[in-house]
Amino acid sequence: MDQSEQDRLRQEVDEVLHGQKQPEAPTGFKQNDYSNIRHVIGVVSGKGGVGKSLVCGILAVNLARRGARVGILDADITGPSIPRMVGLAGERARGVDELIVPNLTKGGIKVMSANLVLEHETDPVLWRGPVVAGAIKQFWEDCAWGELDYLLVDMPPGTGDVALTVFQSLPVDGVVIVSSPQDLVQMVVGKAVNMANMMSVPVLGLVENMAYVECPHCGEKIYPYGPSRLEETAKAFDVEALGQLGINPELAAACDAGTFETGLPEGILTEATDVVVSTAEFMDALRGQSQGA
Ligand SMILES: Nc1ncnc2c1ncn2[C@@H]1O[C@H](COP(=O)(O)OP(=O)(O)OP(=O)(O)O)[C@@H](O)[C@H]1O
Repeated sequence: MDQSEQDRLRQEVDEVLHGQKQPEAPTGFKQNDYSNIRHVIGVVSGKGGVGKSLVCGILAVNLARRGARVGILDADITGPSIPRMVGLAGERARGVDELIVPNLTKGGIKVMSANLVLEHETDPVLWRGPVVAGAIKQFWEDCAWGELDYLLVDMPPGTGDVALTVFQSLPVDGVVIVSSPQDLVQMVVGKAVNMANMMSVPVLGLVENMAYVECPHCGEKIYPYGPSRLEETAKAFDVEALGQLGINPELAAACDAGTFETGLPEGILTEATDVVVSTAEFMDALRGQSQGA
């Protein structure tokens, strides 16, 4: 690199670091002619392993049971857990011409995930950020989703560059944030809220997972991590509290067995599902207005 190139590069870095110039954002992913997706809802968490995929699955099943056409884009490329959960373990996605066709669950939910394109479910995905983001782009642009009322996106965990790219590139109507009781104490959830705010994506609310254990004999709820901080944290970040999930061994077993979709009891995360639906209705009304204007 000669001196003038070095100077130019230094100047560019200076401009970015001093806020005079914003780093270039990735351009939005484009929808293909074989997809008509009305609403994209992201499910995010401040860090991994808090039950983001589980909440994504619950919302998808609840919406499908209400008669909506639902898809799940598993953007958790390096830790995909959706296919096994919904009984698609070992299945492969089909390709037709240049397009990938999502797999269908028994209940009619369309799913696209890295696990449906890897040769073996246990193959590790040793890809760097840009390659992972490229895979997500393919799941959006090269997938024939058909008509969908909701595409739920199981976002990459945390607030790293891949999560950021997805936020910037997909037309996300809103996100549901999932947290563990410890996240609420440590304010990890604040990172997810702030990321959404910085990306101008509405936060639909906060779900606390694994908040309690229910005694199988008397039904009493025991809070092993102390009293819930859900309401307090939601208030602190000015978002809605959308409900709690207890540690539920039957649900975990159903996820492992792939019977989650049929086995999910009614009445779980009803409020969160209601908020997704009302957000979609609100967005429809807004878009209807702007189309008519
Ligand atoms: N409320 C719960 N009760 C019992 N098991 C749970 C509960 N929530 C999550 N689990 C189990 O914990 C494990 C991790 O959950 P999940 O895959 O949903 O987390 P995640 O946040 O998506 O993780 P990552 O983003 O790191 O992939 C799974 O085996 C899941 O079945």
